[in-house]
Amino acid sequence: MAADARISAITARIVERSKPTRERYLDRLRSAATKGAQRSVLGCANLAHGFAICSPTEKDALAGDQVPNLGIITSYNDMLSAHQPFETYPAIIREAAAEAGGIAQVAGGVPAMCDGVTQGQPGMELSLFSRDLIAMSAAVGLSHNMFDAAVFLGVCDKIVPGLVIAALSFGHLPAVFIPAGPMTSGLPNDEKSRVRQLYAEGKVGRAELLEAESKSYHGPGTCTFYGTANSNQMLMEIMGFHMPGASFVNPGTPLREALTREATKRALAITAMGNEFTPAGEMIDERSIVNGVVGLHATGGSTNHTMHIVAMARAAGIVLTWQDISELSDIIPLLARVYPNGLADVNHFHAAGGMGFLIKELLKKGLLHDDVRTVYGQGLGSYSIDVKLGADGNVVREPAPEKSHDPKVLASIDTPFQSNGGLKMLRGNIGKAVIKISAVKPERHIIEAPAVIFHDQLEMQQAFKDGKLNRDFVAVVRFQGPKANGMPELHKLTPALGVLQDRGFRVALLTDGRMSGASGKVPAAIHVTPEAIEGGPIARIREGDIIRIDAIAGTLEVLVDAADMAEREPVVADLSENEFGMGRELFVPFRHAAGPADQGASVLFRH
Ligand SMILES: O=C(O)[C@H](O)[C@@H](O)[C@H](O)[C@H](O)COP(=O)(O)O
Ligand code: SF4
Repeated sequence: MAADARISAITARIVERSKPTRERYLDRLRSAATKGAQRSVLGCANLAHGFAICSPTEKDALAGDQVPNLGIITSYNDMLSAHQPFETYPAIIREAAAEAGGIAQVAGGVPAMCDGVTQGQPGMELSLFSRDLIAMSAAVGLSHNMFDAAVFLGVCDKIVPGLVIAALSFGHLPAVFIPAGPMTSGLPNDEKSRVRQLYAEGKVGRAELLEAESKSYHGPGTCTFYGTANSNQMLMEIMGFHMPGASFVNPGTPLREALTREATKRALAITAMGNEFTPAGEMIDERSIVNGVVGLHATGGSTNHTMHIVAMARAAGIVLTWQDISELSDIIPLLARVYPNGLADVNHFHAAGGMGFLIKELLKKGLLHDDVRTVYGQGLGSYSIDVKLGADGNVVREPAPEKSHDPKVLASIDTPFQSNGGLKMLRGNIGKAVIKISAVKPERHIIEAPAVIFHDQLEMQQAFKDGKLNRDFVAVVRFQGPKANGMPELHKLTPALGVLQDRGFRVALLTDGRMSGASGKVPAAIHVTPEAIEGGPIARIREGDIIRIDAIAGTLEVLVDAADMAEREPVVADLSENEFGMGRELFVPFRHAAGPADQGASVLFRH
């Protein structure tokens, strides 16, 4: 089925806008691709170094140009529960590659930050920059040029976006993303948040809080809320970087391992040495990017992707704007209710029919481009499946269920949870911003209240503890943008704002910083651009100014006369505390080079 005319029109507009950069990108990609083995361009010494630790058989195979070599980029560490399972993947991948007559080598590792560990801590000020650092680190591994395809082992927030930027920068190579899967369900996310609010009110102590948190985050795998990490898995599947059905199978299960082995063999099958050559930079085009944005809206995905997907697209020469994202939001219905957009977790989503059902439903109405290339072959329709383990221990795919197994978690296209998508763009005399409406009750989609100004999230938390915030207000937390302090997530403000909202106050957050993909219930206009340190209007707002956030009209305003605003000098903040400590002194170049949030907040690209 052809895509809906409105979707096609937005895609055509992106194609037109991207022509100059996309054509240059494809020219470079095609000149980098080789007909035979990539390593054939290396000299003997280069090659000898490249396979020095291989077995004699592997050396013979690599010395000739007949056997494809697979580069593994891994983001394994023990800090991210989601990445810990990757410790054993290289051995599995090497074995599967050998079974397929290929070879696999770890090309390199990349850093991976757990935003849960650094949330509310100084380390969070490195988080956004780590995305581009991950892309650069993966490039170091792939620059050995020993490889005919690459597999990328990553799950969480900045890691998958960084790896996609790298995969597209090496777009002459096929790229397959191999996930580790979600943690099994523990303490429900809403119960965890309830205990946090009790702690914020001083009604329970650290022991009770730690017990609740530990029951929620309890083992290997991705945290089960629908934050940035699980939005990444959805994106990798709907954009065709995953094998169909790979996203939400738990780690340590036979099906998980079978999917890893299958992905390895598929990566070796789509190199330039076979007859299904699928270079990543040709596979991913404007339709794949639009499909990714559609998936974000249909599932209530993370606000962080209003930056990450813009940066990922740009890595392939594709210029995606917030206007594109906003217009798609008006077309795409919300089909999933996974925390913070509901009470379910990603295991429930998968059990209800998961990605296969979601893709089937969206394709039914032409709300996805079906005519796309994927690592699995041509057409997104082949992702409308349910994945199981066959009797022989291999992956079996059956058609996705006709009906959702849990309509309260995963709706059909005819009975969506809301007629528009989870993410909305805001514009007005404060600049541009993003708001996640899928997690906010309709009666709070418009907030008009006096500004209370903070230059640090700890200041707001202290004001709450001191009982100074029991009223209607908009917390203006500024100097949190990329150039100021690395644009940290301010998710630690959620419990206090949640308590005040539950007490009946009309509250909202306005910031040039970010929130977690797991942030929800409180209306938050985030990623305000231009940021305060650049003298944006947010730096001209004064205590008591009336702020109006209207997620229905898509407006963001300070209700002050334009002439008065123009006369105001933007305030300046003392950011000396943010320049040192926890490695922040090493990221000065990143703070200086970072672009605006609506262009991906990247040090690598601008529109
Ligand atoms: O964007 C995201 O999804 C978040 O960065 C997420 O990865 C982070 O870990 C949250 O902080 C977890 O939520 P809690 O902090 O509520 O545990
Ligand atoms: S989802 Fe967030 S908290 Fe969980 S492992 Fe990934 S980065 Fe850490």
